[in-house]
Amino acid sequence: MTAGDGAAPPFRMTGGVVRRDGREVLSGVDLRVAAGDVLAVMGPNGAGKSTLVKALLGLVPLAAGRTEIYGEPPARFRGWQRIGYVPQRLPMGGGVPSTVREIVSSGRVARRSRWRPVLFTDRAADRAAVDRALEAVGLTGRARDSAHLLSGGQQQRVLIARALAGEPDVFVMDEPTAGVDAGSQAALAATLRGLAEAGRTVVLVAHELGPMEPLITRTVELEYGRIVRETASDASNDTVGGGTRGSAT
Ligand SMILES: Nc1ncnc2c1ncn2[C@@H]1O[C@H](COP(=O)(O)OP(=O)(O)OP(=O)(O)O)[C@@H](O)[C@H]1O
Repeated sequence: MTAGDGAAPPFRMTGGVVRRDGREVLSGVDLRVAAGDVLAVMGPNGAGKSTLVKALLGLVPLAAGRTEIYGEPPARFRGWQRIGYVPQRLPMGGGVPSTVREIVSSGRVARRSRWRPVLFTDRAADRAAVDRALEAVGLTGRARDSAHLLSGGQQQRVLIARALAGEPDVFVMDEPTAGVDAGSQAALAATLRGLAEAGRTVVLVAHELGPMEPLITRTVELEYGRIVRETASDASNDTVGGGTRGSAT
């Protein structure tokens, strides 16, 4: 068994510091995300929420401290099929525009083994997972459309579907409801409820929780790159764990 297996939690950051343009935007963050947590990362604009989740994923380097994914530093971590990341917006490449289905299908890539040929049964499983993900976000009818022609809220749903298609253990979602209408927010909350009930781990950056609030088991609030408050609630069985949830101000 390696350090990446067993009891290591999905994420563990100790004394995490990130500097941007010579300025500290994350200052000594300690955060452990346990399997099954549905963690909300809240705080005002510029508090460092996106930077924190990118640092957890190894997408921005730490200037000091340490962070691990399932017990491995991000550079050594190899289990990327276990992680689904929903970034704030769809990165727009300069090449041929991708269809919704192509982008959602790319969520399956990390599941492929380089050492094994792709079998007919793999392709069928991929198609079924992509179909389910499109259905979950209500984009089945837009599968053949160019993603760059969709509204911002629809593009957000494409990114959520890409993560769902990978069937990961952990979802990291950076403001998945920004610019998304109320109906789609409720649909996302229903999807998250299913993931939480299936024991998936969710890290959710949000300004407001809206219909997702009852699903949240822990909240951390960031200000000026520091965790200033941490509250716990047990959303799964209604017993209050480490106190009541405070509302972000
Ligand atoms: N690439 C970058 N270069 C320089 N500064 C950056 C960069 N990315 C973020 N920052 C700065 O780091 C700080 C934290 O930004 P971050 O995006 O993590 O905050 P946030 O809490 O996610 O904000 P928002 O809610 O507006 O998305 C901000 O002051 C921001 O200007």
